[in-house]
Amino acid sequence: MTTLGTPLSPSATRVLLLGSGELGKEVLIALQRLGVETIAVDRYENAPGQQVAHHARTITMSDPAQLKALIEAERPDLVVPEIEAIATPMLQELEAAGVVRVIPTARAARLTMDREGIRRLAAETLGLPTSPYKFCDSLDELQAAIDGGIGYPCIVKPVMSSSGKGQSKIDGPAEVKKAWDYAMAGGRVGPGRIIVEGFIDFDYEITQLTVRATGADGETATHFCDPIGHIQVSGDYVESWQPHPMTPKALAESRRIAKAVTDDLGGLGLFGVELFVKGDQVWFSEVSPRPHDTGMVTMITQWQNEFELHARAILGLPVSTELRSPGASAVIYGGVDATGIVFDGVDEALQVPQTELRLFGKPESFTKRRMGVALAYDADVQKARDQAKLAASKVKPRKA
Ligand SMILES: Nc1ncnc2c1ncn2[C@@H]1O[C@H](COP(=O)(O)OP(=O)(O)OP(=O)(O)O)[C@@H](O)[C@H]1O
Ligand SMILES: NCC(=O)N[C@@H]1O[C@H](COP(=O)([O-])[O-])[C@@H](O)[C@H]1O
Ligand SMILES: [Mg+2]
Repeated sequence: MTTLGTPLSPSATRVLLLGSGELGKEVLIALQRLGVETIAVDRYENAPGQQVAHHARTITMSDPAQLKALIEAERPDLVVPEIEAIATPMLQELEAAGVVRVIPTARAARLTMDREGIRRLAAETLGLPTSPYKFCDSLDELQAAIDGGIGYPCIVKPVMSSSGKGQSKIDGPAEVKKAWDYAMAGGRVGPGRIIVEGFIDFDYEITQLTVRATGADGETATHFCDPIGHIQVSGDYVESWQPHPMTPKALAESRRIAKAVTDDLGGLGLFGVELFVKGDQVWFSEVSPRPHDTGMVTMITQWQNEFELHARAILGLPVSTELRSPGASAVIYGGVDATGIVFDGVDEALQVPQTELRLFGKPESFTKRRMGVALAYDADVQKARDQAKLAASKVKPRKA
């Protein structure tokens, strides 16, 4: 049985989010709607989620001492990681000591914190199909890995990075050093280690949102959302839509892979399983044990969006992954480097029929920082994609 309390009272159910960007903001809103008391943590002040939570805390989340001090001071019922770059060994320690419950589990947060833990689990332990790969600590090792079998083209990524930061494609020997240097400059935290992956020439890629939630019988059951198609530019998502049509075989294989990975990671919550598809063949790419950026489309396509699904699942509540309407999302980048920017054309964007907008409220804009997203629904997914892109293009961020 799930019992929820009253926020800001001794009976409160308290949830602490580690990371409070655009994805965390929506999880926090979903939790607020259930009367959960929320604590939004991020590395900088006035992060999007901090603007809607009961409490805001700013710390270096990759610093184990700061993380421990915060969790011991707050004593939340649940700790919900929202980004990768967290001192996850400390989360494991605190979970093992019974201080806190980590979503979905501290082990899952640790394994997915860098590309090595999750890739080795998927490919070597679970035997799932992935691109060929090697981990390297120097330019020489990278060259040797490519010459030793990875070949060209290939993709280099810092082991600890997300949203495509530090990622580049190598088409031939002349580009190896540039890719290494770019990865060294782009890693979020941590050592100079990279993964080099053979390039998969896929037909399309999807995110299979997968929810582990408690059923009426008290058992954990797995639920699948309709597949989300997306387009990535320089490793960062720019457009997504749902549902993406798939052959029955490719869909079944996607769900087999998603179930195998999420069963192993365990716990409760929503996962974004990233897959490459060519014909009926499916490769596992990576998984977020939390809502996924491409899944923002569910804010307009599902009765319960991915953030509500996560909030419900972690609280032990029932979920439904039912589609409400096909739809699409298109990203709005900052386009400028400035603080406190303004957005022109919001009215024109919303004049595009069947659209909605989310502006995240990030205090500082960078040219390639995601500042908002346009959403559109239509029975015809292609029409929804066009409308979402049109609405996004009408929003013009600029210096104030
Ligand atoms: N081996 C590969 N072959 C072909 N394309 C790839 C490969 N690896 C990555 N990509 C492309 O780059 C995109 C980003 O890669 P990946 O998901 O590993 O990066 P990321 O930084 O973790 O991104 P995010 O945090 O947004 O999920 C993929 O969605 C895909 O489009
Ligand atoms: N692909 C992962 C992803 O989209 N994560 C989302 O981006 C935020 C960081 O944004 P920022 O880099 O603009 O601060 C994170 O907090 C999360 O919401
Ligand atoms: Mg990814």
